[in-house]
Amino acid sequence: MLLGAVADDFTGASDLANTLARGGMRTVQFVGPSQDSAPADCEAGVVALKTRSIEPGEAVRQSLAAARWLLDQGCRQILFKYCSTFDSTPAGNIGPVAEALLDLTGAELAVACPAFAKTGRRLFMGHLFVGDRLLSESGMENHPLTPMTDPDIRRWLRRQTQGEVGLIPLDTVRDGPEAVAAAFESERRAGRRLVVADATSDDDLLALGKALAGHRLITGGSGIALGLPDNFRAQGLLSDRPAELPVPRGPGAVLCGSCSAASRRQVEAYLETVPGLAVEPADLLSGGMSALQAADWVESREGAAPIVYSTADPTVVAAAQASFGRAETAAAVERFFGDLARMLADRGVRRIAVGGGETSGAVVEALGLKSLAIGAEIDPGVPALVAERDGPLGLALKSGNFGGPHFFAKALDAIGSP
Ligand SMILES: Nc1ncnc2c1ncn2[C@@H]1O[C@H](COP(=O)(O)OP(=O)(O)OP(=O)(O)O)[C@@H](O)[C@H]1O
Ligand SMILES: O=C(O)[C@@H](O)C(=O)CO
Repeated sequence: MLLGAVADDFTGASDLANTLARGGMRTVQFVGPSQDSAPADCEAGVVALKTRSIEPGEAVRQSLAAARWLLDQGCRQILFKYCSTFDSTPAGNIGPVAEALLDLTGAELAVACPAFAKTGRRLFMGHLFVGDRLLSESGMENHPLTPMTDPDIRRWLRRQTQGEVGLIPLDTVRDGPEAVAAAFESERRAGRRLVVADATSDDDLLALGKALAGHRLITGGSGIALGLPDNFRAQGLLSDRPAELPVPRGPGAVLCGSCSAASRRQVEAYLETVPGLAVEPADLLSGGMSALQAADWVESREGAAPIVYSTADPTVVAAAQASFGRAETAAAVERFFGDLARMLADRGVRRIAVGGGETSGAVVEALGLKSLAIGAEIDPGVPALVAERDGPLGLALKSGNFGGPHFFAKALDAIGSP
């Protein structure tokens, strides 16, 4: 293994795995920190954790365990993947995990770049935009777990770190990889160990990627990985042989626990032609709705690839959180989707499209999957995935805000056939 990544959620892991696989690296998404040895032909390994919204000390512990395993597999470079909308709270977990990984890898400095131009996440003068809005006006300020209320990534990250945070502005990035390398060097001399780098286009990300060739640690969204495969290719280290994957065949279902604006539109579009079951946290907590009831409902909709969703508007989410607590509500919803996915797979569902990073983590963990092979790209940032669970099981793990309006129908087609 040449490149090892630690991802703070499951959809983020498959987003990064998608970029690396498209770049020609033989990539495997691993589930959780402790694994046996990786397959010999794996060139990039992405360990999917569910550390985005947990207590910072535990996030650090799990991230270090994953990074140690990756280093044991021979990785020359570690990438800490977080969200392109920098999902975190003033307490973490991006800063604490990045600083712990700096110490582990012995790196003197690491870039911090959430930009992902293809999905509209652009960084200018350290400020993050989603489309034409600042992060803090993009809808992310209403996120159920990590409301992003400050678009200045330097300031937000500094609240989470021990050390100062630097900046490589866009002008320097546009001056090319040598100028970027010189800027990193001057930040290093100034003692800044985490350096936010601007990028508004794939060309910027490629220039940054080239400048990062010798870095032990990189942190960012999947965009920062765009240029990394070429660094290994230039050293003659890639086999450039694409993997062949089995095709999952069988019934499908959609599970959506994401409440993002994009997911709300996608759920609405899917419901135009397919039956749906809306679940509410209050019913899950009171026992009025259970995973077993939902599994029976899905099974009774034969052949329809129905959708089960908790997706709701921000006001509805806020009301549920006010009544039952933010963590308690999320835990109930995630447990429900995990249990439901396991029951559906046990009953023969072979294609599952999931909306939301935390929801995807709950689903993949409940299914007991150990690793996921990376297939074709469905929409930017979302690949088709194939796991082994009594035969091939097709999955799509969609980040909250990714995908076009008809993502779910497209995903079920891409991850196998009925
Ligand atoms: N109706 C609801 N009320 C309150 N909380 C909900 C509701 N539906 C889902 N949730 C919780 O909100 C969180 C949504 O997070 P999730 O990561 O799944 O989606 P997302 O944040 O849109 O996606 P991503 O992290 O990929 O951007 C989950 O913890 C989920 O359990
Ligand atoms: O970077 C992104 O936006 C996604 O891969 C993600 O992490 C959302 O959960």
